[in-house]
Amino acid sequence: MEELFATLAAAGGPRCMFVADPRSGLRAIVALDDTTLGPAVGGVRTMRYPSSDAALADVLALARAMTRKCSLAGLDAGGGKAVVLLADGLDRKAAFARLGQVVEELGGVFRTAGDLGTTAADLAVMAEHTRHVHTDERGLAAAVARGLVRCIEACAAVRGVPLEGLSVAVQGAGAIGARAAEVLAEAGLRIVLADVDARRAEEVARKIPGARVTSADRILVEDVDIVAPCAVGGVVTAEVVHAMRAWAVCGAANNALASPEIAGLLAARGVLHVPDPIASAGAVIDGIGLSVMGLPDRTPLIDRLGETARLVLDEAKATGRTPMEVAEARALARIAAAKGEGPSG
Ligand SMILES: NC(=O)c1ccc[n+]([C@@H]2O[C@H](COP(=O)([O-])OP(=O)(O)OC[C@H]3O[C@@H](n4cnc5c(N)ncnc54)[C@H](O)[C@@H]3O)[C@@H](O)[C@H]2O)c1
Repeated sequence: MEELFATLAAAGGPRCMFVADPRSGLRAIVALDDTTLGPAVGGVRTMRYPSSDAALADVLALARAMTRKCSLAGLDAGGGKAVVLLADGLDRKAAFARLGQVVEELGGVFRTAGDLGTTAADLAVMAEHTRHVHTDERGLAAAVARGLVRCIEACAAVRGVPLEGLSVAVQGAGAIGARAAEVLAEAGLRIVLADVDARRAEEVARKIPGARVTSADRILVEDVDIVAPCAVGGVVTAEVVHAMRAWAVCGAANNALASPEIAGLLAARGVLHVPDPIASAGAVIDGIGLSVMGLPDRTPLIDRLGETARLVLDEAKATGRTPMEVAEARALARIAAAKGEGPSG
């Protein structure tokens, strides 16, 4: 228990709810990172974790990233996240029903949607028990893809090259990766795609003219202009940066960098990096823009992600800080201002 309190204190004081439901086998953690700007929002991740400590570390890091994402996007929302620890014998339907009840009991302070490993069927079950889950996965994926294109446009502008004809390596052919690949192809980019489930990558690539599939272990070091991690986090490691041939990293996977130091390695190699709290924010803008802020049209806020990416890349270049540091400072300045602690960033 002491260790748990120490972990939470080190993470800046998020609040956590641990759920163990013996009937369904559900083991889940809901983390609320910050609610200064509004309700804590973040998707449900369903994953087989090596340990419950690993699940806790993941949910805390993801909730923290959501706080930054919402702040940078100008949303009236803070950061949260839920993880479901996948295990043999889990009664999936009963487990997501229970999770839906828990989210409902939280009374709207936590708003959720899909994320890695959580299916449309899981979300549909949750929605039978809570009003605070967004189930339009296709709409959210389209919103992420739109924001990603704007951010890749910003990379091209900073590099001084036209968008059309650039090549992009998309890692992951799930809900987000598949839609991102389609939309990037429509914007005139050439697509290389990979997924650990090779059949899934082939299936998505078949629908995209000129798209090529490569192996999952080569995708980030392909000879392309841009790499777009759209699968799991922690994939951009020091080894990947050294072997990388792309001049930009801009993807929707949350926490794509394996550690904060990787941002410095990318900068040292001259690789442009759009932090994922900006590049992946389309979904949360779409969901929260409607349900919390009542915005009938969220596209202007999604399109603004491109301007934010450009500002962050320019400021990073001018100051010698990494784009991640610049983004973090901007996100925290808005929260501090809302708390009356300082000028708005
Ligand atoms: N769903 C959303 O609304 C949303 C919004 C913003 C960001 N994201 C982030 O986007 C990423 C993808 O989410 P999703 O909803 O598409 O998940 P998903 O479960 O639908 O798809 C993930 C895909 O990645 C593949 N994959 C896993 N590890 C891989 C690897 N090492 N290399 C290649 N492929 C791999 C899986 O086989 C799967 O096809 C996650 O990091 C998620 O946090 C999701």
